[in-house]
Amino acid sequence: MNDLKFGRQAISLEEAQRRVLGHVRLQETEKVPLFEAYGRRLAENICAGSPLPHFRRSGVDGYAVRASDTTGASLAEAVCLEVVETVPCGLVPAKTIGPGQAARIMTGAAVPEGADAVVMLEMTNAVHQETGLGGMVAVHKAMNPGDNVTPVGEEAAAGEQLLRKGCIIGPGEAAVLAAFGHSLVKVYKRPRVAIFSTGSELLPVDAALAPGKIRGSNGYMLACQVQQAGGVPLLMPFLPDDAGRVERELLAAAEQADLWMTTGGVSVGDKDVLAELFGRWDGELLFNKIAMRPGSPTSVGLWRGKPLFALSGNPGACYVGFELLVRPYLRASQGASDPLLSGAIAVLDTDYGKGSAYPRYIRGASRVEQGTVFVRPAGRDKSSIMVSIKETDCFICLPAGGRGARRGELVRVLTIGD
Ligand SMILES: Nc1nc2c(c(=O)[nH]1)N[C@H]1C(S)=C(S)[C@@H](COP(=O)(O)OP(=O)(O)OC[C@H]3O[C@@H](n4cnc5c(N)ncnc54)[C@H](O)[C@@H]3O)O[C@H]1N2
Ligand code: MOO
Ligand SMILES: [Mg+2]
Repeated sequence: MNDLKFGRQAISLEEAQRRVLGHVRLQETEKVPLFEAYGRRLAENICAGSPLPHFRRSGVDGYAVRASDTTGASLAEAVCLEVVETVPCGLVPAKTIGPGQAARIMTGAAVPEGADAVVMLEMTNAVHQETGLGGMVAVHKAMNPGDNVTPVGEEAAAGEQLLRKGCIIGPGEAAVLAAFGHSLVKVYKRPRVAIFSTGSELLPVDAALAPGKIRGSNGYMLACQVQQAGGVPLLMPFLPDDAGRVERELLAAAEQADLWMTTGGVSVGDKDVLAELFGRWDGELLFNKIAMRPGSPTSVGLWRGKPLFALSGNPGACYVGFELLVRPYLRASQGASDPLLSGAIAVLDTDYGKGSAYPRYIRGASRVEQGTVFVRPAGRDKSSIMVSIKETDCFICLPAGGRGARRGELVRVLTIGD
């Protein structure tokens, strides 16, 4: 009844995500030094500028030989070859290996022309002679062509695409970028997110508790979530339950932020100021109710070309609202091709007795035992409960209706974090 009175039409989470992702504004790009690129999202595809490796490389310390010269060699029987030079790493071999010849070579050095295998040092004996240039080596192993030689392009052919636009730069990506000479990396600018906590009951962290008041915790929680998602949190001063003031402060922050996020004031209370603002603003409301628990009053709109995510004040609902809607938006705005949380199947580790008219996203804690993922609620699952968020690493998704789920049932889970 209330929902009709307040003009609220619940849509599915999938539809809400589709609407949010349909309005993503891709971030501008910037170039950053490779050393500072960790955790950023790449803004261009990276292809191999040359084959990797770009020269035939020895995989061991030993002797570069012609495999055909070593036929019949064994621990008991040696083949003696003339050593014509030594090839350390970083230098180019000067000689071509002819029949009956070998070159001393180090791991990672360029294999000389003519040689097609490298014998490990342990399978040889250097024979020092009074005469001759490099002496002789006794080889105790019969080699096949290609043994211990890394061919040109074994890891990557020239032109091969190695990194995709939108990927997160981690250790492996940084190594690829370094190997192909990208000292400056083109990445998406971090989205700046203005975080407003609304509620006249909110006290700053350093204030003493007072009757009816609480210390605002959502802003700090959201600031961490924004950073995890690659964004820059702008923690704005708390706002009182005054819709006019909220409107003014949001607009005043528009210049410095790529999107707004608010917490609190989205339900149907007398002082639910975001709901009031949506009733009289000049923005476009994408939705103001989602068929999900918690976070059903989560609302999203577009205002002056920017999205405004109005999350619930209840900490559990606020957390879920960020993960299911804001994180995908932030990922997509930094070029992610697959921005939604990834799903998996897990075994429920305990009975969960609460059915719901809406699909439920329960804060879950998972563990792996003998290759199977088990999951259980991270704590009591009330949207007002905050202390269980710290144990949460996934959401347990239960469909609408029914009586919850039983221990041992397979359930769908969504993994949190990038
Ligand atoms: N008559 C109805 N009442 C409620 C409904 C409804 O449909 N009809 N929905 C309930 C649901 S579901 C939720 S969720 C909450 C949503 O509330 P709001 O988003 O309007 O949030 P507030 O009313 O401002 O606060 C709720 C709760 O959270 C605390 N809070 C707020 N901000 C913070 C903060 N920054 N840090 C920590 N805690 C915060 C606040 O003190 C309240 O206790 O509405 C239900 N009611
Ligand atoms: O939907 Mo509210 O977020 O359940 O408590
Ligand atoms: Mg409220």
